Amino acid sequence: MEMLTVSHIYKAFGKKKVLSDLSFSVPEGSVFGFVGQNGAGKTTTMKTILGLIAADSGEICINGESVSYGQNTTNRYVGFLPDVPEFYSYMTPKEYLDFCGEITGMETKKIKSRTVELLTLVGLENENRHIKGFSRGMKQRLGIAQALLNQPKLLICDEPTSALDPIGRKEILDILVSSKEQTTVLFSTHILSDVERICTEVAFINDGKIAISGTLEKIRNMHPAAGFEIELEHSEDADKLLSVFSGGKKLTERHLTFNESDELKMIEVLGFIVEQKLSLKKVERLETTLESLFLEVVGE
Ligand SMILES: Nc1ncnc2c1ncn2[C@@H]1O[C@H](COP(=O)(O)OP(=O)(O)OP(=O)(O)O)[C@@H](O)[C@H]1O
Repeated sequence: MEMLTVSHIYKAFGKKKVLSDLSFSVPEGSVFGFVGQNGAGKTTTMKTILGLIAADSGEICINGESVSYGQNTTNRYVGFLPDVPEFYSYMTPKEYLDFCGEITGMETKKIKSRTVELLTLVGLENENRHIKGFSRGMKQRLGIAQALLNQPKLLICDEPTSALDPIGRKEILDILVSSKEQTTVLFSTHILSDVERICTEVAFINDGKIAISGTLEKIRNMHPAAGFEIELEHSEDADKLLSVFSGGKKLTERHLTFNESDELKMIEVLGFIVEQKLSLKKVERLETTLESLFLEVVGE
């Protein structure tokens, strides 16, 4: 079942068209990476899903219910972490989650148990300082705990790792993977290695619409191996290979790359190396990375 479907959304701000026939769907239980360059329309899409921005046309459904602008009924299924979450900084994490539980009408017993469970999930269970002393990463972690408090079916995070160092990023990614046990996860990002690390599904937004989407496996299979690299001991041998085989390029004097996905070509080149007794240092098949695909999509 689809937890979220975004169908043919158009949105312009004045004359600026931001979303143009945007469609994608997020299956229940997935960790979905919504990828796009700065200004591609990721935040606009998320705010439209939350009913905070009115689409010009199109439809969005969360858990089978239609989202309408200004009405927040579908948000009972959603937990949201904005790119820069705001907190009452004089509170401790526990006080903050208790407060959030109270204002959303949760039972006291439930607040207690969820607070313990979630602070443990995000590694803040022993943190009794006020939020004002927190690092960005700690604030993001607390933001995820707050977003999960009401047991949402869908957790939406807007660029949760963008401003963090590698350790902070890893912590957030680990938490998102753990959250998968209790909710479907949709997060926006422009960091492709984060997507490769944890996502089961991905969609690339470009020019206001989805350029590629699907499971990581499907996307990789659509774009198989991208070629191979060969490193030789001697630069004359590299020149010899280039003069015999077309499609090669020099990376350095002794290091060549062939942008061929045809495996026979690699075997032919290796056969030639053996036959001519050239000294081979290294050979490596190049896989299509999300980064190379993304650059292809955005025309770089
Ligand atoms: N309220 C608004 N009025 C006018 N233009 C807007 C408004 N909100 C967003 N935009 C424009 O829409 C485009 C998409 O913005 P959006 O914030 O959705 O992109 P994004 O993909 O989230 O980018 P970033 O990664 O930089 O946050 C940008 O050109 C932005 O300037």
